[in-house]
Parts: sequence; structure tokens; C-alpha cells
Amino acid sequence: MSLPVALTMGDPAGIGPELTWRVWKHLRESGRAFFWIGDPALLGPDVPYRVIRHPSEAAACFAESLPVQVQSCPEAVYPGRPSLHNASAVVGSIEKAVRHVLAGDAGAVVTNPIAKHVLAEAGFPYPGHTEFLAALCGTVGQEVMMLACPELRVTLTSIHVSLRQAVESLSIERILAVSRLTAAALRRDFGISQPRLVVAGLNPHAGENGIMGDEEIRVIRPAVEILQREGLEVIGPMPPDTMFSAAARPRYDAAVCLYHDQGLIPVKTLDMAGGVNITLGLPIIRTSPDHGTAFDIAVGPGEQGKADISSLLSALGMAHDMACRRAAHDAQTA
Ligand SMILES: NC(=O)C1=CN([C@@H]2O[C@H](COP(=O)(O)OP(=O)(O)OC[C@H]3O[C@@H](n4cnc5c(N)ncnc54)[C@H](O)[C@@H]3O)[C@@H](O)[C@H]2O)C=CC1
Ligand SMILES: NCC(=O)COP(=O)(O)O
Repeated sequence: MSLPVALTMGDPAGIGPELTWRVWKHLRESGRAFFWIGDPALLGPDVPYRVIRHPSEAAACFAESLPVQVQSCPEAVYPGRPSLHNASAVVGSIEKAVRHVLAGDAGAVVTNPIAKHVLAEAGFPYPGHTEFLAALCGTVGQEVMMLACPELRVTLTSIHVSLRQAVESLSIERILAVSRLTAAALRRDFGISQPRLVVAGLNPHAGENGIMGDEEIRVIRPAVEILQREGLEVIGPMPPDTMFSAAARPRYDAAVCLYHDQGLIPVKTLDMAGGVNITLGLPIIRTSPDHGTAFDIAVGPGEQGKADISSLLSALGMAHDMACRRAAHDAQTA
């Protein structure tokens, strides 16, 4: 990918600023340029940075300085103490990143973590990046959350809703839409020409023939059968307690899961450090680390604390790989 990646600020009181400069130090010789849309005051005096006006300036200075497009925080930032008054800057950074990618000036958006409850309290009407990005891209309703680590990929039929809402909103149509989108992304962005999916069950033992819940009979199995008739290699509903075992995982390329924690617990348990959050169903590429703001370990400007940079590194690497594969796929199918 020749275009630089746009990296957002995230919550300035979280670990995003520390991760950003440490990841830049790690990648500065790699040629995989990114620029940060954030407040330079958060970087500390020892991090060389260069203010850029346009993403096209990022690659040339990347080896020497962290390219920054300035997004100032209106209020002083205290590590671990998020402020409602900085919400506008957090949101502004995301908006700018998306604008750059939609304009063709950046190759992908990678987001640093935000605190959803803080933004909500400040009046932000979206439960997370995923829904906001869909709104910014004009693709509301098509967004799907994928979490991926080397051992496992999952996609979700519902995202930031209560468990009750996730179950109530489960439908044949939703499983079909998410499965089709997952298969398309595996082909286009992950280079898997014949994707194999598994759809999770919802109930213990996948319902045990209806004695422990009937969603498998009414909703999940009919959806799987439709997908199979379409020619997709898909199995399920599979009992959720065994489908993520080391023996089961090689049977599929992605698992379609029916609520947030059903998919995210196995990924984060297997690989909290290396997991990546990917938004499917957007016209742009977006990835993020799988973890949150980690306010409990956030440190001041330029300080190095306990934060593990692996997940942000994986997110940047994944964005780059997806862009390369997508370009090759699109060129082949054009
Ligand atoms: N993509 C995003 O913007 C995400 C945002 N969040 C937000 O983060 C906030 C805090 O959420 P939590 O559930 O506490 O999850 P969290 O991931 O921020 O923290 C959970 C635990 O993991 C540790 N941890 C997280 N990332 C780490 C890293 N890179 N290195 C070392 N330790 C790390 C933290 O110190 C904490 O003990 C919430 O407001 C939530 O909305 C959560 C997940 C994703
Ligand atoms: N648990 C993952 C998560 O909540 C991230 O959401 P988003 O901000 O990427 O939409």
C-alpha cells in the first residue's frame, strides 16, 4: 500500500498516545507510513514529530519524525481521567481520518481506543466507532464487526446491544447478511478463495433438538441451509462451548457469532495482545486494536508505562495487508 494510514487519537487520557509514539518508533524504518491525527502535547518532549498539512507529506518524514495532523484537545489531559470536554477532539479525529480515506489521500483508518460511556455522556449518539464509521461512510446498517487473531476470526450478528436485544434481533435475514459479507471479506481482504464458515448456536448444546431453546430450529438452521444452497461452504449451528476448541478451529475460516461476547471472549482469551478489530461493510478499510482505553495503566506525555503495543501493531499490519489484498483482488476481478 503506497498511501499512508490515518491513525486516530482515541481518548487522550487512555493509552492511545503512548501506543502511538512507541508504535511509530517500532515502524519508522519499515516504510509503512502512518500519520496521527492528535494533539502533539500528548507526545512529550522527546518524541520527534512533524506537523503535516496533508497525508501526502507523511511518507517523506516518517523515518525521522512522527507525522501529525493537529487535533488539539480543548481541555488539559490527565492520564486515566477522561474528560467530556475533550470528546469533540476525539470525534473530530475520527471524522478527519475517514474524510482522508474517502478522498483517496489515505489508505485505511486505524483507530485508537475511545471510551464509549464518556462520549455517550458528552452527547455522542453512536455506541462505538463501528456504528459511527458506517454513518460517516453513508452505509448505516451494513456494518459488521470482525475480530481476528492468527488462530481465529469471528464476525457478529449484533454489536453494541444488550444480550436481550441481540437475541430478540436474531433473524434468518441477519445471519444471511453477515455470513455473505464475511465470506466476501475473506475472499477480497484475506485471500481465501473458498471460505469456510461456521454459524454458532445460541443455546446450550445448540438447543439439543429444541429442548434447550428453539432458535437453532426456527432461525439458525434454516439460514445455514439457504447459505449451503447458495454454494457457500458453511456448517452449523455448532454448539458454542466446543466450536472454539483447538480441534474445531481448523474446520473453518471464520465463525459467525450471535452476540458480542460469544465472539470476543474466545479471541481475546486466545490472543489479547495480537487481536484486531475490523469493520466490514464499509467502503473503506478500518482496523483497531482489540483492547480499550486501559485508563488504569495510562501514563503522561512521553512516559513509557505497561501498555503492550502488539495489538496496535497488528491493527496497522492488518490494514496494510488488507489494502494490498483488496487491490490485487479488485484488479483481478475488474
Ligand atoms: N475500539 C475501542 O475503541 C474500544 C474501546 N473500549 C473502551 O475502553 C474502555 C475500557 O474498557 P475495559 O473493558 O476496561 O477494557 P480495556 O481493554 O481498556 O482494559 C481491560 C484490561 O486490560 C488491560 N489492557 C488493555 N489494553 C492493554 C494493553 N495494550 N497493554 C496492557 N494492558 C492492557 C487494562 O489495563 C485493563 O486492566 C471502555 O470505556 C470501553 O468502551 C473497549 C474496547 C474497544
Ligand atoms: N469490544 C470491541 C468494541 O467495543 C470496539 O467497538 P468499536 O469502537 O470498534 O465499535
